[in-house]
Amino acid sequence: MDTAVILCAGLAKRMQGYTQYLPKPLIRVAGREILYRTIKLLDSKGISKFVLVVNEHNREPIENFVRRLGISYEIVLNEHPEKENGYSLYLARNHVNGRFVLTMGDHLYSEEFIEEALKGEGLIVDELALYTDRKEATKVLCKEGKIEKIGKDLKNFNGYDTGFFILDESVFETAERLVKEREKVTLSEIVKEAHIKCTPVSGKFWTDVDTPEDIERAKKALVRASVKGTGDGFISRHLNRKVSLWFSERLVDKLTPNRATWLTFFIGVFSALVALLSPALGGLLYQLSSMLDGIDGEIARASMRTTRFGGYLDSVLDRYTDFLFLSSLALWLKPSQEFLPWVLLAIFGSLMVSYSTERFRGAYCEDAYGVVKELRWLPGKRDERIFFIMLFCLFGWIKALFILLALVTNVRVILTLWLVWKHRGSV
Ligand SMILES: O=P(O)(O)O[C@H]1[C@@H](O)[C@@H](OP(=O)(O)O[C@@H]2[C@@H](O)[C@H](O)[C@@H](O)[C@H](O)[C@@H]2O)[C@H](O)[C@@H](O)[C@@H]1O
Ligand SMILES: Nc1ccn([C@@H]2O[C@H](COP(=O)(O)O)[C@@H](O)[C@H]2O)c(=O)n1
Ligand SMILES: [Mg+2]
Repeated sequence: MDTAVILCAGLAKRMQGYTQYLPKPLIRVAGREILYRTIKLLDSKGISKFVLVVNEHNREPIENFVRRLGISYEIVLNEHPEKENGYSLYLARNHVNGRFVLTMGDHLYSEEFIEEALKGEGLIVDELALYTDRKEATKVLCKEGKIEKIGKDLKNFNGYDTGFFILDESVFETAERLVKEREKVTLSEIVKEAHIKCTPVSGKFWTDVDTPEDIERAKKALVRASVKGTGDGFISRHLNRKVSLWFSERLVDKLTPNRATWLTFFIGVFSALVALLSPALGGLLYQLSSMLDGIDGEIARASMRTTRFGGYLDSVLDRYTDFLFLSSLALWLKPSQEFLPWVLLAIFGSLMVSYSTERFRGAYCEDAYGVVKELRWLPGKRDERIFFIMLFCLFGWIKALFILLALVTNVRVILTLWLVWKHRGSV
């Protein structure tokens, strides 16, 4: 299966204020156009040809947009969008061979949803519809794996129409018959009459974007789903991400990931300068910079703008922030010669925690936390270090802080070495 048909000929009557300038498939949600997300995700799963059914009003902007994506596409003009979306499917009949994906130009899907859906047959049905307006969604009654009933007003139903189908060209026989018989033909009528199968894919992110409220809800869901899978420490998981996500929801359409990285770096540098005069105040700012350091990755993942350079920049700048802050604390402390080794070990150890896990990626081309799962439970990740640095600064326990940091970070690195050695056969 290498072709996807995307229906974009709808008139978007309920998107007042938006579509007078922009066709609904080109509306940006969490930093990316709806159509971009669908095409890029399907492209990444092996779909190599896209058939876009458009209307005369949105044909030009959509074709100009898709042309820039560097994909193989065909445009099918629907001159009668008032004939409903079943007619749009019918018009695609000469553009597909064999099995094909059918989806809607105003629906958003997560990668996990698409991965599961592509394994299915017929209409992909969600029994939960956690992320969409269930009142507005099209309901489906499936019986013995086939569509028994489908419609917005069903009272007795066991799933929701996700707008995602895996079909074959036999569906066009039913489409052609209904188009000849009726003035208007909906997709629901075609799939019901064609006795299309149902495949359940439940609980994964997908949503229909019909109203401005849908855009806001989808943006929030996409940002919240953008938290990093592995690599976050305890403090990040239970405190910092709550703060960074609040900002990311509001900044995802306004700030690029790299600008967010530089912004949090400068806040970190500022915290180091303040620590020269007041470790307590500097520690609070350092923790703030740590909490905000999640924004760049969240924006990057939510808007499908992660880059290798961005990840590299984020990590390198974090090292400078950590070095500058601990050096400021040392300058404030004015340690004796005898205490200097603790200071040096604490700074070196903090940098080595990152080096020991990121060098793993360089050596094995794998994420250390994905392969050596025990690493996830070792204390000493950056979010945890910074939180405890803040606490010790607030209490003025600077010498104790350097001793604790020196011990925790270097013991963690030694344990990391041992764990990687233990797993050396499995990478
Ligand atoms: O010392 P570690 O923890 O290994 O340092 C890692 C850290 O710099 C990562 O930065 P990232 O932006 O991905 O992680 C944020 C933390 O820096 C913040 O402290 C935390 O509050 C926030 O939630 C994020 O977890 C780098 O990507 C890694 O390369 C680096 O090893
Ligand atoms: N400018 C950036 C910054 C980060 N990334 C990606 O995010 C990851 C870090 O995630 P956090 O939520 O912990 O900040 C980083 O490894 C990159 O994959 C990016 O692409 N661009
Ligand atoms: Mg970051």
